[in-house]
Amino acid sequence: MISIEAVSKRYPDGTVAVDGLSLEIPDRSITVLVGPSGCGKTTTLRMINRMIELSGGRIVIDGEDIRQKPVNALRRSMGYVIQNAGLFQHRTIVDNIGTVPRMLGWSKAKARERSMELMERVGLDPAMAKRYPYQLSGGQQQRVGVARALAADPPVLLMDEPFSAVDPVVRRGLQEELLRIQAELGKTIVFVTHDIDEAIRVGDMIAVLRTGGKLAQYAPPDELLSAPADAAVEDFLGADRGIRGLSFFGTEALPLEHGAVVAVDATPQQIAARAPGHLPYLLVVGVDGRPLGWADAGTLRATGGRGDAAGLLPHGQTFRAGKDSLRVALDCAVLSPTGWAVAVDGEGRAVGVASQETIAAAVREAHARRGTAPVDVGAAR
Ligand SMILES: Nc1ncnc2c1ncn2[C@@H]1O[C@H](COP(=O)(O)OP(=O)(O)OP(=O)(O)O)[C@@H](O)[C@H]1O
Repeated sequence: MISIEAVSKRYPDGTVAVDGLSLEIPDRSITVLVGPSGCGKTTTLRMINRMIELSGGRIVIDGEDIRQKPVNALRRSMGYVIQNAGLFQHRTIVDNIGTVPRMLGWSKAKARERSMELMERVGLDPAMAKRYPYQLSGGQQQRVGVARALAADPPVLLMDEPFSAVDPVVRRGLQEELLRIQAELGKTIVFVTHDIDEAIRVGDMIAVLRTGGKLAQYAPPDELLSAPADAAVEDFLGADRGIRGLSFFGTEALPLEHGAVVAVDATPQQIAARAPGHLPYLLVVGVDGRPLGWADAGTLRATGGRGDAAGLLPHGQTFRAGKDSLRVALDCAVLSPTGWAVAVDGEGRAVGVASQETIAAAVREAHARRGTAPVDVGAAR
């Protein structure tokens, strides 16, 4: 655990970058420092590896004050990733990644072996090993930056706006890659960003800082979205926080209407026996169980299954029951021509449908279960 205890930083010109900041950063998880430009995120991160010295307070890692440790040993226990990767331009990719192992005295062959293993881990084609950084895209260079930081297997990873310089699609890929690597390696990661969506996507815990280096709120992402501490945090979170918060609620408990799913070759009798009478539409599925489209329930009852998909309303996007979030399910329902979302299993077979009303009720129940009933901070202003 990294314990930041009443830490302050005043620069020689009098600027107070960080002011009495206290945070407990849990092991083997991703803690994000987020906040507007100039709020002291980078200063805080760099105080953890002593690239910047504290003016007040202390930082304790696993019970030991960082000032008691030799600075080289401290930095060796921490990988460091920065925006634009900061690679050595005159060194090949394999040599860039092997920088720290070589400094630690590893043989060339062993460092190279480790570099190749890490290239694979961060999703880089080993054929790129002999290239130079300028021969890689920005996203690939960032992957090299992550691999280099992991080379000596440090328990802690400090990441300062690591994905800010790449376009949104590449950025999303890098975020997913980071989460995948983290699930395998379980590092203690401190991640700086000014992008709240990135914070919500990658963070297990999020510290929102405000200008002057003060802590505004420290909470897991779902709690931040459902209960911002004050109006400033709410503004920083931006629009749609209620909808965004649904990403953290699963669909395991969402009640599905199973009887609304009707086989394409069903007889009127089979439909009457199976499909609840109150539904205006029924979902027609093929012999393989995959959805074909929505049919008017009255017509289908009278004529039996369609025999083919002609004349059916499109079934729209589907969600994986129990796997996707309530946000995905709600999105399916909102976009569906019938207002009902189609739930499928792992093989894409329809297992039931859910209305917007059912999903809204599930959202209320999920909030009640977690004790995170949405707070209207506007009312408290
Ligand atoms: N060496 C320095 N001397 C004086 N002031 C500094 C120095 N470095 C940073 N600052 C100031 O300290 C404050 C915090 O800077 P810091 O870089 O930590 O913010 P940040 O939240 O990381 O910002 P950004 O998101 O823009 O990178 C800012 O007001 C900045 O101008």
